[in-house]
Amino acid sequence: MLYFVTGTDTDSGKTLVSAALLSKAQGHKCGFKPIASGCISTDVGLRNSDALMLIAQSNIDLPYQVVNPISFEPAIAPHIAAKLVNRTLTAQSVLDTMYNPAMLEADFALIEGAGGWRLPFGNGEYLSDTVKLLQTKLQQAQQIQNPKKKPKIEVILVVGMKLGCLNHALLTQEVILADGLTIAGWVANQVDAEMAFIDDNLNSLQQMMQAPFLGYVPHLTAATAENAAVYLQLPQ
Ligand SMILES: Nc1ncnc2c1ncn2[C@@H]1O[C@H](COP(=O)(O)OP(=O)(O)OP(=O)(O)O)[C@@H](O)[C@H]1O
Ligand SMILES: C[C@H](N)[C@H](N)CCCCCC(=O)O
Ligand SMILES: [Mg+2]
Repeated sequence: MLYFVTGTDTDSGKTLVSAALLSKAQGHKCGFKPIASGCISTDVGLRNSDALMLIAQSNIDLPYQVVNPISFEPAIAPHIAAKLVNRTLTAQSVLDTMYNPAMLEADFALIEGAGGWRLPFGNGEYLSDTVKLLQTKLQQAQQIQNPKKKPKIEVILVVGMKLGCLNHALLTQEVILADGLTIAGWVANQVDAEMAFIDDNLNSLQQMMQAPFLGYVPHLTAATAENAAVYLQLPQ
């Protein structure tokens, strides 16, 4: 199964939750970070900590460029970073660049987004359009190869628990569903250690979210994949 991991915002915990889910998954597994802004320059090219964290939890050996094909040094909105190096991002070009057969061959694969669901490409398109194109591509491939198989990409939504997240979670849920994607599950991830009335906020979300609840990750002293994994279940 292939999942696209989105969040209510940048810094909502997509990487932590993605790495944790990968650490729990059985069989052949891999994670992808197609677009990364906020990379360091190394002897072997740009490297991004999200991509490296996903690689650390993957057991399919993929070249770095396959995991993270689009990388920008500044930690800014990707379409703005792209413009600085005379590049453009479109829904189709991002799909073409990121698509790899390992996404389908793995027992468990996930693609971490960048920012939130409506990450703009600056041309009227969004990263969510790439996910829609990928869904269509998978459906078409399956109709040819095995008409009985179901569409294979679903979304996991990470809610970064902090004041304001209720609105962000509901808006994100609403638009993912309106875009025709299925939400395989959502995670409440406490990014704000001090969030007041966390239980009440969690209860409110549990009543309003329409997808399966995959778990509540408290604010961790050491935010590692293994520590977060304890609190999560894999989507069914
Ligand atoms: N439950 C948590 N407890 C403690 N720290 C956390 C928790 N969740 C996330 N963090 C920390 O918050 C920061 C942002 O988390 P993370 O990198 O997973 O967010 P993201 O949604 O992937 O961000 P981006 O949009 O940059 O990809 C990281 O430093 C991470 O270690
Ligand atoms: C640099 C940061 N950590 C992410 N990689 C990019 C977040 C882009 C957010 C764009 C936006 O919606 O305003
Ligand atoms: Mg991340």
